[in-house]
Amino acid sequence: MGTSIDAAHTEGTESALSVKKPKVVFVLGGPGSGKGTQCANIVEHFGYTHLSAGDLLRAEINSGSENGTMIQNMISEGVIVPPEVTIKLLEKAIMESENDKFLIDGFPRNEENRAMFESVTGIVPEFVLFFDCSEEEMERRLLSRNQGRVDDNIDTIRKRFKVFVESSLSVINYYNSKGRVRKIDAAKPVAEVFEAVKAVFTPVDDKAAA
Ligand SMILES: Nc1ncnc2c1ncn2[C@@H]1O[C@H](COP(=O)(O)OP(=O)(O)OP(=O)(O)O)[C@@H](O)[C@H]1O
Ligand SMILES: Nc1ccn([C@@H]2O[C@H](COP(=O)(O)O)[C@@H](O)[C@H]2O)c(=O)n1
Ligand SMILES: [Mg+2]
Repeated sequence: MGTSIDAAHTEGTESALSVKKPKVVFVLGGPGSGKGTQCANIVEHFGYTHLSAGDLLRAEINSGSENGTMIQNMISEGVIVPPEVTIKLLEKAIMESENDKFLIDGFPRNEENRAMFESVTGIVPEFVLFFDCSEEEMERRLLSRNQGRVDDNIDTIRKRFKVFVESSLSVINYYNSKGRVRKIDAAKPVAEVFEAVKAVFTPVDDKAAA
């Protein structure tokens, strides 16, 4: 019996993730809203493992994978890679980790991502951290990020904003209707945003004792 996602699709068997049952928080927000920056702080303070779907896809390109050229072209155009590719990378990263709690950053990016992840893994996120920020501020941040990303140019940034509005917001709305979204004002300075993030991650009991 296979336990990989490929096997789960073809044989109708359980994904390895549905056996491990990790605790998952989805971290969503527009391009440049500060997801990666805040995830680094959360890892340091709350012991999660950070998995950025975008970083996993970029690592897949650099690994010389047969999907590399397709992923590279899609990232350069700011469009969303087929869900089976991204989910397989997430599954592998989670299974290779000894941790049991994960921040999944930049996923699910559309309804297809969300539905396939839930049906294959059976995992429902604890909650969705949503970084809310204006396009004007996000554009300013991305144009000065200077990390050499092929998609940090004005043409692709505008395409990414369009994809976010047309495909990703519906995922946030879906989880909001289930009472699972924790919305953060991400337009503030990094330290202030993290204060709001901390309040979300600090257990209710700890807040009462503080
Ligand atoms: N609150 C903030 N105020 C000002 N600059 C910020 C803030 N948060 C992050 N930045 C800067 O903005 C840029 C984008 O941040 P980051 O990479 O964390 O965003 P992201 O949401 O992960 O973007 P992407 O979706 O493109 O991966 C970085 O250069 C980061 O240093
Ligand atoms: N679920 C996802 C996540 C990302 N992508 C592609 O990667 C690009 C960069 O993502 P970041 O989160 O690092 O900004 C994104 O624009 C997509 O092309 C994806 O396809 N699916
Ligand atoms: Mg990022």
